[in-house]
Amino acid sequence: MVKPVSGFSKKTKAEKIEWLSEAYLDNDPSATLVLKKYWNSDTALQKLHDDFIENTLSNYYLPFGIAPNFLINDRLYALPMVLEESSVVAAASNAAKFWLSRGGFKAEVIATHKNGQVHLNYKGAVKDLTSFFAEVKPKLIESISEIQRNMVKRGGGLIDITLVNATEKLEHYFQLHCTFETKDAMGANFINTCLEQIAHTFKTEAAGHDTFKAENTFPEVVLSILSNYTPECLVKAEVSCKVSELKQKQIDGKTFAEKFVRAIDIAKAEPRRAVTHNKGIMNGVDAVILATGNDFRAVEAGVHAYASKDGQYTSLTSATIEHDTFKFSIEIPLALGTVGGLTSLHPLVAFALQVLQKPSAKELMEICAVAGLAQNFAAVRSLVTTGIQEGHMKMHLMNILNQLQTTSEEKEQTVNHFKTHAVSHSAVVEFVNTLRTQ
Ligand SMILES: CC(C)(COP(=O)([O-])OP(=O)([O-])OC[C@H]1O[C@@H](n2cnc3c(N)ncnc32)[C@H](O)[C@@H]1OP(=O)([O-])[O-])[C@@H](O)C(=O)NCCC(=O)NCCSC(=O)C[C@@](C)(O)CC(=O)[O-]
Ligand SMILES: NC(=O)C1=CN([C@@H]2O[C@H](COP(=O)(O)OP(=O)(O)OC[C@H]3O[C@@H](n4cnc5c(N)ncnc54)[C@H](O)[C@@H]3O)[C@@H](O)[C@H]2O)C=CC1
Repeated sequence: MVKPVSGFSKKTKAEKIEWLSEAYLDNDPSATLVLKKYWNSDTALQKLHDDFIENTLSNYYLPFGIAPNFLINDRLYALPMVLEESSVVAAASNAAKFWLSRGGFKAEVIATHKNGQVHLNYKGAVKDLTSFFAEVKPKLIESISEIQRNMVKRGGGLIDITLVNATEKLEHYFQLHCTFETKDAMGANFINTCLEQIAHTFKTEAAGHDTFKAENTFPEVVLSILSNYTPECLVKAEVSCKVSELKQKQIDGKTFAEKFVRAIDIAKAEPRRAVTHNKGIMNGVDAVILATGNDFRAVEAGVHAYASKDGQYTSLTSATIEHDTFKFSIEIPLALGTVGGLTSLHPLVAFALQVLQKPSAKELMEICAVAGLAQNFAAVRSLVTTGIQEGHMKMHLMNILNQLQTTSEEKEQTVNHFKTHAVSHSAVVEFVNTLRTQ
C-alpha cells in the first residue's frame, strides 16, 4: 500500500520521479523514461517551464497549429491555436476561408470593466454600515493609490466602490463591489492586491469606529477576490451576407440559412443542446486563449455563467434572416491579457502574440470572439448538412492510424481508401487488418 509522503515539494526533480516510480509505477523504467523524453535539451528553457508550476516532472505537449485567412475588421490574421482535438483547426480555417470572400468578420469590444468583491459579514444596523461606508470610501481609495499609480498612468485603475446589501441572498451578507479597468492586463493579480488592501483599510477603520464600538458589532471581512464573472468586459463579433451567398454543395442558400437559424434557435431554447453548441464555440476560443497564454479556466467559468445570465443556460450565438440578409453573431465576456501572466515568459506565447501582430487586450478579445463564432459556424454548417462525423472523422483518421501503429505505406493506402468511404473506428481497424493479412 502506498504511504503518504512528507516534504515532497522539497525533493529534487530526480528524487520526486524516484518516489513516484517506487510508489505507483513498480519501478518500471519505461514508465519514467517517457517523462525524460519530453525534457527539453535546452536546460535554461527547461528550467523556465519547470518554474511555471510546482512539482514539475516533465513537459506536456499540445499541438500548436495555425488557422489562416481570418479577415477581422478588414485586417487579415492567422490565428494560433493550441488544443488536442482533431478537426477544430481545419474547421476554423474552413470557416475563415468561407467568410473571407463574404466581407469577413466584424468585431467590437463593448466594455472592458472587471470587478472584484470584499465579502462581508455584518449583524448590526444597515444604516450604520451605510454611513460608515460613505465616510470611509475616500480612505479606501486613497489606501491603494501607491498600488495603482502605474495602472492609473496607463488610464486604468479602480473605477468605483459600492456597498452592496446582499442580505436577500444570504443573512448578514454585504459586499464592497469594486470595479476596475486593467488595460492590457487580465488583471487578476492587480485586482486581488487592490482588494486585499481595501479590505485591510476597511477592517482597520471599522475597528476604530465609534458607532460599531458602541454597539460592539463590527463588519467582518470574510474574503476578498476578483470575480471571473465579467459581464462588463464584453465583446461582440458578427458575420453577414446575402442568403443566396450561403449556397452549399447539395443545398440552396435559403434552405441552408433557414436550417442554420433553426439550429441556433434550438440551442437558444434547449439547455442540453446549448451546452454542446457552446462547447463547439469554446473549441475556437480556448485554442486561441491557450496559444496566447491566457487563463482558460477563468474564461470558461465566465463565459458559461454569462450563458445562464437570464436564468436558463442558452446559446452564446444568435442567427437571423432579415430582408434576405443572413446575420450570425456572438457576444461573450472575455477578460484577457496581452501583458502579464505567461504572456512574455513562455516563448511560444510570445511567438503567438507576434503572429497576431502584438495585439492589445481589446484586439485579442475581438480575435477570440471571432474564433468562437467561426468554430460555431463550421460545426453547425456540418451538423445541418453532412452531419459532424464526416468531416470530424476525416481529420481523426490519422489518430486512429497512429493508434494502430501503421506504417507510412499502410497510412497512404488507408487514407486513399477512406476518401470514398465513411470513416469509423471499426471500419479503419477492419481495413488495416485486411491490408496486413494480404
Ligand atoms: C473538417 C472540415 C473542415 C472538412 O471540410 P471539407 O469541406 O471537407 O474541407 P476541404 O478538404 O474541402 O477543404 C476546405 C478548407 O477547409 C480547411 N481544411 C480542410 N481540411 C483541412 C486540414 N486537414 N487541415 C487544415 N485545414 C483543413 C482548409 O481551410 C481548406 O481550405 P484550403 O486550406 O485547402 O485552402 C469540415 O467538415 C468542418 O468544418 N467540420 C466541422 C468540424 C468541427 O466542428 N469539429 C469540432 C469537433 S466536434 C465538436 O467538438 C463540437 C460540436 C460539433 O459538437 C459542436 C456542436 O455540436 O455544435
Ligand atoms: N481567479 C483568477 O482568475 C485568478 C487568476 N490569476 C492569474 O493571474 C494572472 C493575471 O493577472 P495580472 O494581474 O493580469 O498579471 P500580472 O500579475 O503578471 O500583472 C500584470 C502587470 O503588468 C503591468 N503592465 C505593463 N503594461 C501594462 C499595460 N499596458 N496594461 C496593463 N498592465 C500593464 C501592470 O503592472 C500589471 O499589474 C494570470 O496568470 C491568472 O492565471 C491569479 C489569481 C486568481
